[in-house]
Amino acid sequence: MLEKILETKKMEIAALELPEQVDVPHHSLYEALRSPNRSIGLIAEVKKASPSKGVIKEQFEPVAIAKGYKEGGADAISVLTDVKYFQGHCDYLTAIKQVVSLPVMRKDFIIDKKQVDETVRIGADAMLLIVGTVPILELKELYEYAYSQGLECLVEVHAKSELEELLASFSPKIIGVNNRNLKTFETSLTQTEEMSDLIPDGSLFVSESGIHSKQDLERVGKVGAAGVLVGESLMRAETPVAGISHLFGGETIAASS
Ligand SMILES: O=C(O)c1ccccc1NCC(=O)[C@H](O)[C@H](O)COP(=O)(O)O
Repeated sequence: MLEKILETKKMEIAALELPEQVDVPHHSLYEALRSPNRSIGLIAEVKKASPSKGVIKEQFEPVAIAKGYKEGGADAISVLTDVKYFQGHCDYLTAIKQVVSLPVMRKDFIIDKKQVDETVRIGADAMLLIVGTVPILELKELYEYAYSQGLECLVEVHAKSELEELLASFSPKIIGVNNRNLKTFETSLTQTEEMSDLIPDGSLFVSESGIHSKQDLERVGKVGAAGVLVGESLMRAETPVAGISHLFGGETIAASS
């Protein structure tokens, strides 16, 4: 699946025309995860569809969903911008940035500097980089280029070998362990548990995918995750607020936030 997605990306990049720069206030993903509203940071994802589940939300209103995430106490928002496989769009991210005062991450398959420029122009605060999509030294260059442009990165791994390869090259400020196997699409929190010991003390650790309950949050929190990235279970909830409340088992927001 990843190969297929990357082939599509290469074609899109060849045809990419950069949009006008939007003027929006910025918020740090790193800082939001360092002082989360609850016991663990929540990056709540705006996700209409996925290759593994097809359409998740028929009545999809990205701005209303993001406003609901803010109301429910999410620390940050992730927006899928891939059109073909996730039915996302860059315009959704810009529209959300214009009205919701939370850090917003672009979740896409970013393999080229031109996409980093696009990510800056659409107003994102952060973007995803995935180990294995480009050679590790190119990933490092994209990471450094992104930070030089004021964009933070969540650097994602799917396997212990990828994490080792990453850390042999550089230590990102935010590392995500994705619990989804991209061949079978199955998710297992064992991924997070097995890789947690390798995450450097200086990096924030985010557990991604397949998180549905308070028990799941506790499981990944126990091995040091500072945050979680949750899409499907929130998108399938009656409302974003209800989804977050269910996820945290009624845990309230800290008084200081
Ligand atoms: O979600 C998929 O089916 C998928 C397939 C192939 C590559 C990536 C995919 N998902 C991207 C993500 O990492 C998730 O959207 C994100 O971590 C949230 O996961 P979930 O809470 O399980 O929706």
